[in-house]
Amino acid sequence: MRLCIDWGNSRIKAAIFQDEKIVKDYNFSEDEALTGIVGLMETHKPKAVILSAVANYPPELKMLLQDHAKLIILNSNTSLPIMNAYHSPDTLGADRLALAVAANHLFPQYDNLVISLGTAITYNFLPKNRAFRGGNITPGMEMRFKALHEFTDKLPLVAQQGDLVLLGYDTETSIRSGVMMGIAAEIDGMINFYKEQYPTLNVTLTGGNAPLFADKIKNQIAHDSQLLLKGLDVILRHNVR
Ligand SMILES: Nc1ncnc2c1ncn2[C@@H]1O[C@H](COP(=O)(O)OP(=O)(O)O)[C@@H](O)[C@H]1O
Ligand SMILES: CC(C)(COP(=O)(O)O)[C@@H](O)C(=O)NCCC(=O)O
Repeated sequence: MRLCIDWGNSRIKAAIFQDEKIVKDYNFSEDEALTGIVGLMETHKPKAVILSAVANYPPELKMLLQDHAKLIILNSNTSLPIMNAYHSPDTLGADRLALAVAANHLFPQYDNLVISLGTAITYNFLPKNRAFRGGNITPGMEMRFKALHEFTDKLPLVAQQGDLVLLGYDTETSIRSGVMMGIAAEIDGMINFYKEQYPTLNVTLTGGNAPLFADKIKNQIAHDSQLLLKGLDVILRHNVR
């Protein structure tokens, strides 16, 4: 049994892997995560654990994990099955590397673009020569709704749920459409920019908000909600043989 943990800025995701397959997955809020991980360590007793964190985690987490298993904390020094050509490897989000590893593992014959729709939206490009190049970082869906509310005097905080039409007919539907249709158009536009240079690009959509957008994208894409956790397991197996 192996445990992979993705400590994101909004949610903490974890999965137990056995024989290269996810046997159980978890999705915690920050408040639930430590207790949740204690519980799953006791239940599954993984021999090896990998942690990718782009947000601060409780210091006791590291102790808890390394006391019971071989622990890899993913960073720029971790041995990977891909190369890293990012100019600032020390400031690169570990989650972005794990996504690139997963895409290359699943689709090694392609230039891969992974689009992650989480707290932020990231575009992560790995050509088939396996040297991670970087991509783009832009505000995520909730951040866009919150920004319109917080940086204006009059705009309300609009929820994603509700009537979604291209032509907003009041303040609420105009904001929802601007944010949601805007993200969908942005994703297609970015894919098209990349495809001008890499015509056989393989695109995978992931992240907590991907289900909201997968059917709104005109380009052909794969949707894999577990891509990051799969990438972490590939890295863990690469390091613990
Ligand atoms: N079980 C869930 N509980 C709460 N939010 C969820 C859940 N599943 C998906 N989401 C959505 O996913 C978003 C977080 O996406 P995620 O990729 O986990 O972000 P991050 O990696 O930045 O923490 C939340 O903002 C929320 O809209
Ligand atoms: C861009 C991110 C905030 C995305 O995090 P997420 O939305 O998945 O929580 C994270 O990958 C990060 O902190 N990156 C550091 C900057 C960089 O990758 O260059």
